[in-house]
Amino acid sequence: MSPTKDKATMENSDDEGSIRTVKANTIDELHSLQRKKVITPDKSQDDLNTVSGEERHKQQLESISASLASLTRETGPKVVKGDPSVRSETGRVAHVPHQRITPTIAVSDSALKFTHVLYNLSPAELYEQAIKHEKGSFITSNGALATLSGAKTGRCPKDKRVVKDDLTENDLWWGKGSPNIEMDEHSFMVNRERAVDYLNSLDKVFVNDQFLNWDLKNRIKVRIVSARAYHSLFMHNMCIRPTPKELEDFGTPDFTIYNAGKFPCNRYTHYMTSSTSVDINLARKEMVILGTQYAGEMKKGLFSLMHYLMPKRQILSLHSGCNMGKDGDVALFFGLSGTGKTTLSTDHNRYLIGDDEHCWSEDGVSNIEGGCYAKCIDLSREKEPDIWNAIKFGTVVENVVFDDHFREVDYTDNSVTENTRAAYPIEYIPNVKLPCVGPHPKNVILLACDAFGVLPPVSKLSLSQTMYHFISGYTALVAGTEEGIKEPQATFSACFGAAFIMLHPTKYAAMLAEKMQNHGATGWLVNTGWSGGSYGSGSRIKLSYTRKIIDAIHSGSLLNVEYKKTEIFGLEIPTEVEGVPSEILNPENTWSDKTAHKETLLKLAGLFKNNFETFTDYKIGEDNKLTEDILAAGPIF
Ligand SMILES: Nc1ncnc2c1ncn2[C@@H]1O[C@H](COP(=O)(O)OP(=O)(O)O)[C@@H](O)[C@H]1O
Ligand SMILES: C=C(OP(=O)(O)O)C(=O)O
Ligand SMILES: [Ca+2]
Ligand SMILES: [Mn+2]
Repeated sequence: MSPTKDKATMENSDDEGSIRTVKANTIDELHSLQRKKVITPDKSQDDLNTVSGEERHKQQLESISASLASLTRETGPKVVKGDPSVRSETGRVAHVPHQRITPTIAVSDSALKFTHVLYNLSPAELYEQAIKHEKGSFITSNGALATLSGAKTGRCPKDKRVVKDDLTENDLWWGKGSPNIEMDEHSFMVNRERAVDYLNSLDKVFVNDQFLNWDLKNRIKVRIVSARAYHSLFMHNMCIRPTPKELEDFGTPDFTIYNAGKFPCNRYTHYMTSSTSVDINLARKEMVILGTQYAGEMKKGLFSLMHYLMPKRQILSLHSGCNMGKDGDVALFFGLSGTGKTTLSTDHNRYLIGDDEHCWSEDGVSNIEGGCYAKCIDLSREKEPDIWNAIKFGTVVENVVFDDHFREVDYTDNSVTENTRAAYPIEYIPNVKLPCVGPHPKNVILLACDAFGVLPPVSKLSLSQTMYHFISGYTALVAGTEEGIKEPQATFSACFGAAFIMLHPTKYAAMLAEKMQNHGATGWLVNTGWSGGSYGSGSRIKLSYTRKIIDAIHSGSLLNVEYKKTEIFGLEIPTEVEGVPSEILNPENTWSDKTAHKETLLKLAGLFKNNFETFTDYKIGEDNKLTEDILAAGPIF
């Protein structure tokens, strides 16, 4: 052997004529060579800390054990970290019974078993778990993990319950129009126990410890306990991922989700009207999910929590997308599902702060989440390249259809559902703004997908008009591609997110008005829906036109053009927008039947008026001036 040959060349050469053999005597030894141990992040610092690494590990397991404890049985399963099918040297930690409830049953079978905890697994590990153990999990040709969410392919707002107690009785919005359907503490505990017992009966559960909110001063620690790798990977992508160091120091979570997925609730339990229940208990800082595997329930459940916690700190929670220009100009995109928050906030010329959930504090805006949740139906590489490219290894694609051999996804196929989705970490979008925070917004864009085809593609709003449309929260969509649907369905959802707000809509509206006023933000109404007639005769406004309109808002050029006021809605519409045919800016021009246009316009105005009647008795702002202005900012006919 030549002495000049370095080690690397030696390793790769077999010019000695010898066949190289592995440095292992057994198969097990060989396998242990393949997988390197992960070094804990701050071993070197252990000496400086009072709590040793081992002690912290023990505390972590005790904390997880406490989360999984049955509250009615003295002894529940013991917790052990790791996959049950893999031999592990990790220490077993005895189950820690909860202190508050006096035990009645001393020993149960569940006390004799171990619950294996798969704690903050990596995407690769979760892929393996899903593919090995969960039916309907496949790797698609782009590297994403395809999953099925089961019988439920969307949220179940009618099955959402909130515990009404001394704390929430006066604080929350209850009754007509409110998303908060009450349940009592006892029924919550019945469901909690049902979920915990189900989870503990499994060989293994997934536990994610993660954060919400990029604003460090208002960060919330969440723990998600679930039965499926799909759920764990979904939340890994959607919440903020802790660094290894942050995970070591995680401590006790501020809020815990128990997701029992397919395991139903018991219909004999008071307040249950179906086999699905999504229950929030603010006092206990817990949420229980029974009878649905749709992962979006977790994401939006946490959003509801933030809609309670943040306003208490004078921070406004927003169902909006958010992005920022090169000069630091921030825009918010409000809108109901399918109106374009994700699509339009993902803009190749701007920095993405987030696609769906934000906070607006004294310091500016911050994203609540660590990922995006994009609709996939009819997704195209040409129209939405950034979202298309984000669908790769690590991304969860829900309920999509792919071919049996190459596993190529067909985004046009709605065989499972119209609501196909992709959940990916936000850094999969190339021009993400990290950390996901920004200065105070300059533009507040209200998106409506008006399938009646009478709202202008863009209008500039006064502050009171912005409030009127924010409180109304209008959109009209067509029900999927079903046959026989001729009439668009109008939806009004206060604050563009009535399903998630916890306090009365006027609380959020008053905060938005104050913030927009203080920071001089301009309001805009953008119709991403129909033009040239209602659904059936007209067509959806081209995405490329909407993007041009949004560009003109961002650049400020729309502030310097001529405006005309429309009749009935009193909306200020620009006479020209660069790159958009001027004739479409006034919807009336695009309808061949002018009488039909007028009738449809009046019809929509009537729907707005009816909807707003609920809010006429509420005061918004310090004096009644804003309230009166807002009432006058609606349609007049
Ligand atoms: N003019 C348009 N503006 C915005 N979105 C459009 C337009 N035309 C069609 N779309 C489609 O509508 C859907 C908007 O959905 P998405 O952005 O996910 O909404 P949200 O995030 O508000 O729920 C996307 O599938 C997008 O491709
Ligand atoms: C996930 C959701 O958000 P959106 O459709 O607004 O993107 C939802 O409403 O369930
Ligand atoms: Ca979205
Ligand atoms: Mn949304």
